[in-house]
Amino acid sequence: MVRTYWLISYAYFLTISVLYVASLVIFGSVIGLKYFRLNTYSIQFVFYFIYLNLQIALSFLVSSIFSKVKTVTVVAYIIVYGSGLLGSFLFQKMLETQSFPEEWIVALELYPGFSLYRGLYEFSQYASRGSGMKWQDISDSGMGEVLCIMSIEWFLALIIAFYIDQVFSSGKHPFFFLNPSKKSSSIPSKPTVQRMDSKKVSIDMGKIDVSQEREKVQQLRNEGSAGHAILCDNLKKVYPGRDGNPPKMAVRGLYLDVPSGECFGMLGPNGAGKTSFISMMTGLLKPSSGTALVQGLDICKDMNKVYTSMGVCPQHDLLWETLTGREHLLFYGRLKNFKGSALTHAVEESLKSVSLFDGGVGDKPAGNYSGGMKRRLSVAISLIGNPKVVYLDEPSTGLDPASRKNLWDVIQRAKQNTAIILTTHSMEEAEFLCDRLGIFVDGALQCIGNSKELKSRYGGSYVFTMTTSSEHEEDVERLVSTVSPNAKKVYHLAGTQKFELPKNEVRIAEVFRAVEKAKSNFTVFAWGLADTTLEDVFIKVAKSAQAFISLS
Ligand SMILES: Nc1ncnc2c1ncn2[C@@H]1O[C@H](COP(=O)(O)OP(=O)(O)OP(=O)(O)O)[C@@H](O)[C@H]1O
Repeated sequence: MVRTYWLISYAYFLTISVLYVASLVIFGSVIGLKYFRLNTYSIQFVFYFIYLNLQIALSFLVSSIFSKVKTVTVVAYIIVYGSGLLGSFLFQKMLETQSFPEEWIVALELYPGFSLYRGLYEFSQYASRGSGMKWQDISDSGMGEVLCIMSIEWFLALIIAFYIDQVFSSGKHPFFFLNPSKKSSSIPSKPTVQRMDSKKVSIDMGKIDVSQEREKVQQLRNEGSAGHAILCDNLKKVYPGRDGNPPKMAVRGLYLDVPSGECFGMLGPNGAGKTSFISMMTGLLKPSSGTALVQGLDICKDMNKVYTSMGVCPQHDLLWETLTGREHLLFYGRLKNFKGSALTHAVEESLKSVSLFDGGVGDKPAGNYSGGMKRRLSVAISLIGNPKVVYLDEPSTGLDPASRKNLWDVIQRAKQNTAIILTTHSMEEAEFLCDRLGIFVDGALQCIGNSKELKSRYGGSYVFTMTTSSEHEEDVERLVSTVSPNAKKVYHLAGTQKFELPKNEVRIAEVFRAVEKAKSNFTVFAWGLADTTLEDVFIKVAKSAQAFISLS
């Protein structure tokens, strides 16, 4: 899939560039410029064609260094204009100085900007002499060495770009070409990983559900779990320390089994490591150690095969501003091997499912979409082609309530034959969509189970809230202590008090009776009794994990 993307991009840029240069040559010839008319057209074609290929290959090579289009645009303009200025004020002088050593000229031509300048310079020299450059002039003119240098550089740039893509994007070993059998073995844990493991073990001891998940994964691994949708086996990610900071352990040995048909919700505070986990699963980051199997395929060895059955909705929309929603879906549909009427049908269904069909919205450029529309398109892209595993990183961020509900229905329908891992900060979304949930803090799962299990395990209390005038606050405290002697006050602001009442000592009927009695003694503005919410569980688990981590 990645290879297809690069091939399409390469062909696109080459076609555009060739058309541009061809128009320039045709236009120049039509208006009678000797520069274009006198030099043999086939030499011009070969020269421009090789240079354009070199330029595209170099762009692919340096694209991994830049992450922002604006930065690369500015840098590219500076390089192009800088090379032009240096060429005319410096390089041309050297070419015209007879005593300047030829080897130095060749060395300077290794820089593609100067080899382009040399070729153009030679064309202009031959044109001004009135003869124009012919094939027999190639070796005398310096054009021969320019063509040689550019061809070799084009070839090298392609190989290096391919190597970088294989090592950094596809997670292969840096020396994968030397020993194919070991090309993708996972990297052994670094000392820092080992050191931090002891801490993890101590945290894990109290988490029976997390330990059970680990045992399940280990058992499935021993049995040879080819059929399981997602199986994470001791997956770790450590970011190297920078600027004097110690290494950051973003994911500390995750064990997780997500079968097909399940939506697993990964909850966690900011910086817990959810995105790092998804980035490893989607091949954007290489695990520091451990691995995961997707449909039995190892993400460290077979990521290219994993891509064919995977859908991703990243946290930040990755869309082309100039392509329409339909074109995006056609593109990704083709990558998933959809063709002809099946592709058209899948795209239409997809647009309808995320409400981008009516009114021709799907045929407008994505650059004109609102944030919510872009988000819906990203989710549609992740689901097109019925992938076997889907990762949704905060899919409903920025959506209005109606669109969010619509999106939830789409995700629920997609769940039938798919394993979904979803990260979210919305407890409502997690409860609605997820069959199982895990709360992730500081790179480790703190608990795992369905929302009912988590509530009964971590939320053994009711929440009682009452609002009165300030002078009756003590009366409220007395009322609460009569119905629940071990009640704990958790919140107090301007007459509004909130208490946690242990479930094992509270009878709901008694609470109602006590409140009715209290109402006859003082004015109660508002009151309420609620079961623990998932949000309470989340806050409790996250707080206690963070307290434990800071203590240890
Ligand atoms: N490239 C990086 N280099 C160093 N540290 C990083 C890098 N990327 C992330 N981190 C750190 O790793 C930790 C986990 O980050 P991550 O983005 O995975 O968290 P998250 O749970 O997705 O957060 P959020 O909910 O805010 O998206 C954070 O402490 C973050 O600062």
